[in-house]
Amino acid sequence: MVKICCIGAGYVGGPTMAMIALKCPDIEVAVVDISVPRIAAWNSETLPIFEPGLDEVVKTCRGKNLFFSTDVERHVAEADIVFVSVNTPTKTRGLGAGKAADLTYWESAARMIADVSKSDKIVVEKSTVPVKTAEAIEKILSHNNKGVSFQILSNPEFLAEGTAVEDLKAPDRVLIGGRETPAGRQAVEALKAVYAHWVPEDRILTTNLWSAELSKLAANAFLAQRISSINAMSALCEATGADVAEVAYAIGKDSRIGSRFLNASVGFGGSCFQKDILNLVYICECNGLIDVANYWKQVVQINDYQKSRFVQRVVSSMFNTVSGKKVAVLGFAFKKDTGDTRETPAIDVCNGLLGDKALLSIYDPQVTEQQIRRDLSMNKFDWDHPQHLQPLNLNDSVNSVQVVKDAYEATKDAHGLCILTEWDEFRKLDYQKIYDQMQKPAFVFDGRNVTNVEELRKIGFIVYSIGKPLDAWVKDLPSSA
Ligand SMILES: NC(=O)C1=CN([C@@H]2O[C@H](COP(=O)(O)OP(=O)(O)OC[C@H]3O[C@@H](n4cnc5c(N)ncnc54)[C@H](O)[C@@H]3O)[C@@H](O)[C@H]2O)C=CC1
Ligand SMILES: O=C(O)[C@H]1O[C@H](OP(=O)(O)OP(=O)(O)OC[C@H]2O[C@@H](n3ccc(=O)[nH]c3=O)[C@H](O)[C@@H]2O)[C@H](O)[C@@H](O)[C@@H]1O
Repeated sequence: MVKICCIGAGYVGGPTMAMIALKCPDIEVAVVDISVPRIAAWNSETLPIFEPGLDEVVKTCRGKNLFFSTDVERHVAEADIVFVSVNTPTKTRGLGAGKAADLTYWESAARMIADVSKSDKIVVEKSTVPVKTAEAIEKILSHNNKGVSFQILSNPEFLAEGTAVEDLKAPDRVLIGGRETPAGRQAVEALKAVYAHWVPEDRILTTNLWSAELSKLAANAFLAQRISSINAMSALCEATGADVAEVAYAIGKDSRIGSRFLNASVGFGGSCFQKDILNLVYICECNGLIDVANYWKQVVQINDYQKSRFVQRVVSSMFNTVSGKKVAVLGFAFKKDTGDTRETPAIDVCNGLLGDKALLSIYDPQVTEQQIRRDLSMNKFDWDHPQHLQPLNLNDSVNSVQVVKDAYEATKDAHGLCILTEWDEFRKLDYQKIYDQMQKPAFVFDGRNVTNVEELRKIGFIVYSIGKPLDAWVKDLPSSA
């Protein structure tokens, strides 16, 4: 029986390995992690991540051919194929700080693999890593002195959170990069055979190592660039009276552009877009490609602009101050159908409003109060370390934040309401009831375009919705400081 071990039981390691176990009953899969609570949660009734459909997949295989364990070394030693899916945060200090990937966790995993291995292994990069990481990992692995040989493959993951199970069941493509040597090709074939249990062969792409590593960064950069492009247009729509949803629909009808991923928003979030683009920028700079680096940097800059533009709209609309005013925040996760808050635009928007001394009342159906308080206190990039290693200093402004159990409680007596995540339930709220219990004038700031602006205006709200024709009240106010 082929044995697979995956180091890192996170948003990628957990679901991808569960899918391999489900589709390959002849393979034994162990997912290991240094985090004891995380592994305990994977072995419990309440999984550590919320992902539609995942409970069922895990419960079907757990204890049969899928195991979660903290016994990292034993499972690595026994495995034929070792996936590494650990954190690759942005460096906060030293060379490349604020841009380059911090490979500390990867390096320690590689050193441990080298130390404990007694049989040949295929080592698979599942984490998103800078181009040429495989070369560095090979160097570390080659220090194993027990005559063990390692083949390193790049097999980046393209799943999106909230749709991970569907993405893994029917991926657009699986990408495998390997060395162009007989042993390298053999390793590629071995991994291909795993995916071939359920992925059609024409969707399994094989390339050299560097193409696979770079394709992952390029895919995220292209996706994020589409969002920054439509968000840049949203500012122009507000200035001209165009409607960004109509513009997106019109351009998306061109089959060369395509209709997906053109929803204007308060900004993209998530653990990877910003981190991977900054990493790409750093690689370009290291290769002397300054113009290329600056091009990609703009994607992140427009995203920051979009978030601060939103805060300015809120503050300027509410008579230039939100100090002491209750503002309801609906949605904190970085997108719907996930409890993940990593790099969520809600953090920057909430911190912007707290900076102006707003009294925030936050509701999200999947994010805990503890998580929200941690996020609002965390330094930039600290979130991307294993949770037990994250520094935690709750700051004072977070004391004025209330976290509540539903949208009606959040909006009671509020002056304004900000929608920051596109949860389906926010489309169906009783906005008349909300209006009746809010202070007047009552403001709605829809950062996800989930509300019907005309209906809200009929109720009596003053409404700002990203990229939509402006309310007469908002139109006459400055759009940026
Ligand atoms: N979250 C996502 O949707 C996607 C993430 N990625 C990439 O996958 C990688 C992992 O991301 P996530 O799963 O989201 O991160 P995560 O933070 O959810 O999981 C990483 C896990 O690795 C563990 N870990 C760190 N060092 C370890 C070590 N030496 N030994 C054992 N366990 C260790 C941590 O405790 C943590 O549980 C990152 O490189 C990310 O860029 C790629 C595609 C999608
Ligand atoms: O490498 C990764 O981590 C993953 O990053 C993204 O997946 P994810 O971040 O989970 O979610 P997306 O659906 O891509 O959304 C990212 C952000 O963009 C925002 N978004 C997305 C689409 C859109 O049209 N508008 C928009 O503002 C979302 O609300 C969210 O904040 C990619 O879609 C995955 O292919 C990739 O594997």
